[in-house]
Amino acid sequence: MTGPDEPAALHATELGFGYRARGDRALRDCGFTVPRGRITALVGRNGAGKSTLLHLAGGLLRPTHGRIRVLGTAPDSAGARTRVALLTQDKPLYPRFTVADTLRMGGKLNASSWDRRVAERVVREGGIALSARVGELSPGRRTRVALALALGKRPELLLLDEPLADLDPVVRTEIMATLMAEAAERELSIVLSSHVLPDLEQTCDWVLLLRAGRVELSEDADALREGHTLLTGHVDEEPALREHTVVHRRRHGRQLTALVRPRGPVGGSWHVERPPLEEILLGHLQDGAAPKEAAA
Ligand SMILES: Nc1ncnc2c1ncn2[C@@H]1O[C@H](COP(=O)(O)OP(=O)(O)OP(=O)(O)O)[C@@H](O)[C@H]1O
Repeated sequence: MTGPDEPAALHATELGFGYRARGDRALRDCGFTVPRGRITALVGRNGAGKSTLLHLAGGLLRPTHGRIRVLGTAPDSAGARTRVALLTQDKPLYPRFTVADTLRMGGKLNASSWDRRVAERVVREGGIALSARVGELSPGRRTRVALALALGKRPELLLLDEPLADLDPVVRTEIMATLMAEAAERELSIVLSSHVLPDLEQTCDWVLLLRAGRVELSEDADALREGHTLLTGHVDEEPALREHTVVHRRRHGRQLTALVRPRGPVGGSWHVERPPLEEILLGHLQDGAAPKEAAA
């Protein structure tokens, strides 16, 4: 885990970014710290700014406001380039290369840190032949090859932009297990954006939640679980909720279910449950107005 003086995996202050084509900003006033050694779930609705944030952390974009540091250094510094790996959604791979050619290229591009055994193991665990041509692999298998390239670089920080989106549930589980094993073996920090909330429940121990370009949560996952309560009761009990922070509420007839952050003991005759992380994230994502694009 992170020592008190060790630089954070990610640290942002007043971070903002606007694409030229857009009048408003994709990210604004983002201030957060993600400690090292964590597996972080980066969540948010479509268009919330997750990819933009990962591209800034990976040095592919530069902030238009504020700043972001990765492992204590600027994302476009030479140090960050060797210590940070970013796997983007488009997973740029040469379709005509074989898997072996692709890994050889990874070795040449990352000569100082390349670990061929790790890269080949990740490929082999997916049942992919080194002689297979990348362009002929299924999208899920291409994802695995891209992940092998990223892990073979032996990064200290791995940034993954929706790596699981095109994978079947079995492969998703396998890839998460590979990531967890790598993270446990050598203090790898991972930031993983995903819409598949159940996958995050068992794997992630930090949550970074974006809403419409702003950071709504940057918190330890267990602290989030302990800090939220799911209440079910009669709608007449609703006034008692005023003393607490209600993240989300829904009614079924006369029954009210509310996800709350209690500010003290919860009075009344509520049925009280400790919600799973998935429910907490869903509550925060549902709360408030829909993102602009969804509303449009
Ligand atoms: N290249 C671009 N040019 C202009 N606007 C862009 C560009 N890429 C993203 N945006 C806009 O920036 C905002 C944030 O987009 P981003 O892709 O970072 O969100 P996201 O949370 O990753 O979304 P999703 O879950 O759909 O992948 C959106 O409003 C999007 O339309």
